[in-house]
Amino acid sequence: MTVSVGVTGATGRMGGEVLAAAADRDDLSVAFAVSRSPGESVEGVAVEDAADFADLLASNQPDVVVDFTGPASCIEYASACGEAGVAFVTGTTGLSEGGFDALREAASEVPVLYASNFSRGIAALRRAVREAVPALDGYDIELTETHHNAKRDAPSGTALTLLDDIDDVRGESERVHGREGEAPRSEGEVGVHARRAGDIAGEHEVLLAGNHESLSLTHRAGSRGVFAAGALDAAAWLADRDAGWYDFTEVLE
Ligand SMILES: NC(=O)C1=CN([C@@H]2O[C@H](COP(=O)(O)OP(=O)(O)OC[C@H]3O[C@@H](n4cnc5c(N)ncnc54)[C@H](OP(=O)(O)O)[C@@H]3O)[C@@H](O)[C@H]2O)C=CC1
Ligand SMILES: O=C(O)C1=N[C@H](C(=O)O)C[C@H](O)C1
Repeated sequence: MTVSVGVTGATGRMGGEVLAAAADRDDLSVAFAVSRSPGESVEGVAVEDAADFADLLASNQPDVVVDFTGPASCIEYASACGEAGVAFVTGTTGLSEGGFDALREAASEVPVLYASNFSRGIAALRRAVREAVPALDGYDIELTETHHNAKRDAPSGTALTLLDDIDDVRGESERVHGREGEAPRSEGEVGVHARRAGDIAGEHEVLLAGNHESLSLTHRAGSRGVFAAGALDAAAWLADRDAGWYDFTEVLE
């Protein structure tokens, strides 16, 4: 069975990557692509007006929509998918608690899969962090993420996911964003550092140090293609699921 996919944010960096990756797969076809700036085609796919999204869902009836946009758009697209009965995969970061609530509301109607990072390497990094943190009890933890200079949200969605993983295995800790002034590091805090430079696709490092040693767990994305491929794997996996909230780790099982 070929899974048909609607793509939002088609004129954005990730939208273009998703369309390029979809063209290379024979298990998926692109039903339509939308942007708030329609008119041009991307990767040979005509880009339609995002204002017509609900009509496009009704007329094309895709199996799943893949979304990499901004928090407000993501919520609107998810709600429309919920109403139209279309599964929704999103990697959009920077969502507020209210934004996640809106996604969960859509998940009561259709399958919804959110991942702050669609690379397999980050899934492995998360497992490694969950093992290393309790194994190195009392060690200082510093998290650094580095991204291209056009990224809007900081810290990255992946950094927030890693921080939640650390809290899950170690208990809730104070997050200190950057550091300035004279106060020394306090025990148990987690330092969080966001760097923005050039066209870096995405790097995340969790550094654990203590007892005259340090352990650095680092992931570097070589290109955005790795995120697009993971999101399309998620779309193919999600298409025939029941309504509910799904995680990328389930796709990889
Ligand atoms: N989970 C993952 O693996 C990954 C997640 N991301 C996330 O995906 C999202 C998009 O990233 P990226 O493609 O680099 O971003 P871009 O700015 O290149 O593209 C985003 C697109 O989203 C739309 N959009 C919606 N709301 C806004 C807004 N408020 N400001 C600007 N654009 C908006 C625009 O398209 P339109 O004109 O159609 O509205 C825009 O082209 C981000 O949240 C990013 O963090 C990125 C890479 C991997
Ligand atoms: O905006 C990006 O580029 C990326 N965003 C995601 C995030 O916020 O974690 C994932 C990836 O690191 C690239």
